[in-house]
Amino acid sequence: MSTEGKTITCKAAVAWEAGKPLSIEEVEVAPPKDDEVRIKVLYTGICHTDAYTLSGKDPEGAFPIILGHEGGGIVESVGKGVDNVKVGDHVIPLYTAECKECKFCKSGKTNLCGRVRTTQGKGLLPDGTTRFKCKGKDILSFMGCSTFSQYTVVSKFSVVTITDKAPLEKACLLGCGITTGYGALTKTPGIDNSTVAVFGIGCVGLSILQGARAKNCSRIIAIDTNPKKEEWAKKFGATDFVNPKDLPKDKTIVEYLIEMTDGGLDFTYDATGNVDVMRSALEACHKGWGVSTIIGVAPAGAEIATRPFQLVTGRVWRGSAFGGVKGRTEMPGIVEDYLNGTLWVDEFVTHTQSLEDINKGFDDMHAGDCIRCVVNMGFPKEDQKE
Ligand SMILES: NC(=O)C1=CN([C@@H]2O[C@H](COP(=O)(O)OP(=O)(O)OC[C@H]3O[C@@H](n4cnc5c(N)ncnc54)[C@H](OP(=O)(O)O)[C@@H]3O)[C@@H](O)[C@H]2O)C=CC1
Ligand SMILES: N[C@@H](CCC(=O)N[C@@H](CSC=O)C(=O)NCC(=O)O)C(=O)O
Ligand SMILES: [Zn+2]
Ligand SMILES: [Zn+2]
Repeated sequence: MSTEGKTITCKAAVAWEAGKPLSIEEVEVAPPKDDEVRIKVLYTGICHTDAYTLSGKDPEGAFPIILGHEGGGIVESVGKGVDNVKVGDHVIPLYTAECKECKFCKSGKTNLCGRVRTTQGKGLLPDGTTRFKCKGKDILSFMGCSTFSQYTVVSKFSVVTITDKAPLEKACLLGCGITTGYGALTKTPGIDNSTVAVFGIGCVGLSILQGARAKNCSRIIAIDTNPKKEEWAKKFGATDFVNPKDLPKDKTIVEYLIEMTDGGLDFTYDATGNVDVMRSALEACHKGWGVSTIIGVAPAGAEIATRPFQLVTGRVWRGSAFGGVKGRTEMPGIVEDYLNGTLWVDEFVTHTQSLEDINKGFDDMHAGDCIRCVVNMGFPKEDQKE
């Protein structure tokens, strides 16, 4: 029986308040309005940004909310005015929207889109309302995606169709961490054959490493305080691994890296979210030309600092969201890279959980041996269609 135009009651993991476990609830998901798409979410990754917002450290974090932004699913129905996806399409929701019409999208200078970001940051769809209700209360939407619900409604600008050849239980991870790291490296101008250092070897850091390998970077140094990450880093293309905890007492990580590389790195990337690490990443850059990119998300109130002299002497500090990738235009190509073996994705799934056990997925993430946990949203294989 078609659910088109009707409210769907389904299961979702609701974050009622900061710092508390998610609660599995029956939620009502209203049908998509004009320019909106309702998606049956089959799988979702858990990203560190979900944990960050749940912790209460996100200045934009508001509750109650349905978190999740690394999902894969199938279009169940569309509102009027939607012509970029259709019922039955396999899709990835995009927390970095792409309307193709706004000043940002037309600038050719950024992947950030101005169309939905203001309402998105308030937990709302572009018309200023939410499609979720639970126990009579409105529940907010997260990053325009809310993939911790079996059904979600997103703006038509926040979704891209991908080939159904890509298994969604893996391809869901392209919705954030892998694309973020791979894009941030491969879209860096002048990166080919350069020296690179990556701070923080999680899902994002490993994806930066595999981008560096694809771009034939001449030296790829991975830095992490967790010794278990050495094996992972080498597998994904690192030529060297440095654990800052193992340095001689009189050496800082910056001094060590500068010595190792005869003056510093051409490019460095922070994938930790720690502002002290961000400073080290900048200062480990080569005088005159080194470029450091901040990817990690820092908690509310945290600020970066360095001596202005570091910039006066030619180092550049920049940042990157969703790897600089324009989701609707570029995601199909990234999925091609995955399917032809250039971009590793399957290797990232170290843990899986059911929706009922999603809180265990958050525990997995903090355990140190987890790259990504994928949550099965609970639809049997025969129901994995619209
Ligand atoms: N800008 C963007 O578009 C995006 C940003 N992010 C952000 O990127 C960051 C990385 O995400 P993800 O890869 O999922 O996170 P992970 O936690 O999996 O990876 C971070 C790694 O950094 C390590 N680490 C922590 N402190 C240090 C330190 N002082 N020096 C070196 N390594 C350190 C951690 O070790 P340990 O586990 O032992 O703490 C961990 O291995 C997060 O802040 C996330 O919010 C994510 C996606 C998109
Ligand atoms: N809400 C936070 C900022 C969070 C943030 O920086 N998000 C990243 C993506 S993290 C994904 O896992 C991002 O893309 N930022 C750009 C954006 O437009 O949100 C805060 O208010 O500090
Ligand atoms: Zn994320
Ligand atoms: Zn736009």
